[in-house]
Amino acid sequence: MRGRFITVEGIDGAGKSTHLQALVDRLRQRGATVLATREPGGTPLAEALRTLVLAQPMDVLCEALLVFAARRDHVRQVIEPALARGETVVCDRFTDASFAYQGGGRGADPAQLAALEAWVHGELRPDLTLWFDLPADVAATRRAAARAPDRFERQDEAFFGRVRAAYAARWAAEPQRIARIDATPPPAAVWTAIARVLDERGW
Ligand SMILES: Nc1ncnc2c1ncn2[C@@H]1O[C@H](COP(=O)(O)OP(=O)(O)OP(=O)(O)O)[C@@H](O)[C@H]1O
Ligand SMILES: Cc1cn([C@H]2C[C@H](O)[C@@H](COP(=O)(O)O)O2)c(=O)[nH]c1=O
Repeated sequence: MRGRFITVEGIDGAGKSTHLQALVDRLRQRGATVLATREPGGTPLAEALRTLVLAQPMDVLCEALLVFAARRDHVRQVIEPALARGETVVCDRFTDASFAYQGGGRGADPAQLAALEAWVHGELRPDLTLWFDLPADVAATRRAAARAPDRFERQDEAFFGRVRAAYAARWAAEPQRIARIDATPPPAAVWTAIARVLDERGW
């Protein structure tokens, strides 16, 4: 049987990394073989592209082409084979991030992004996306306390406000696939919300 594809999304600093291991552990405890991976990245080529995208200045079309090139390699080499083996793939970001960051944040044409999506991964879509929703100002405060910023994390609050709005629009369009997790309360409460979403699905 084909495996499940779960993605996690949100603006930088929303708390994805904080909860990823617990998510993987819970799925394993329930019997799943879990492959945890990330985007951009997940293969040697895609990780090399990630380094470029996170560090080098470039225009938005170039950015979109590079994240989708990385995705192509990742889907073919890692994600599709794992799903075909019946494994659960947990991916830190996927194509929703391209619509949110390149589309919402930087103004890329959503029709062009949709064309790249169809070209690069056809019908493949996550079975579940956990969207960690946090206001841009709260995320900025958390990031400032946590680490040195990369090229995206140096963007201003207005940028992250647009990225968040683009995620919200995707959630409104696909509420069955995308579960909104309120990321403002303390981590224990955020985890309770995640566990509830998994419980609802019997995962
Ligand atoms: N619910 C929470 N309440 C307060 N602080 C939190 C919460 N969740 C995470 N943090 C803290 O916020 C910071 C950013 O969290 P984290 O690295 O998990 O975000 P992220 O969404 O993975 O970011 P990125 O996408 O940029 O990697 C960390 O210092 C983390 O400890
Ligand atoms: C998949 C994807 C990612 N991005 C951006 C979003 C983040 O700022 C970085 C990845 O950093 P993280 O700490 O690993 O979350 O890349 C993007 O702009 N477009 C994408 O498709």
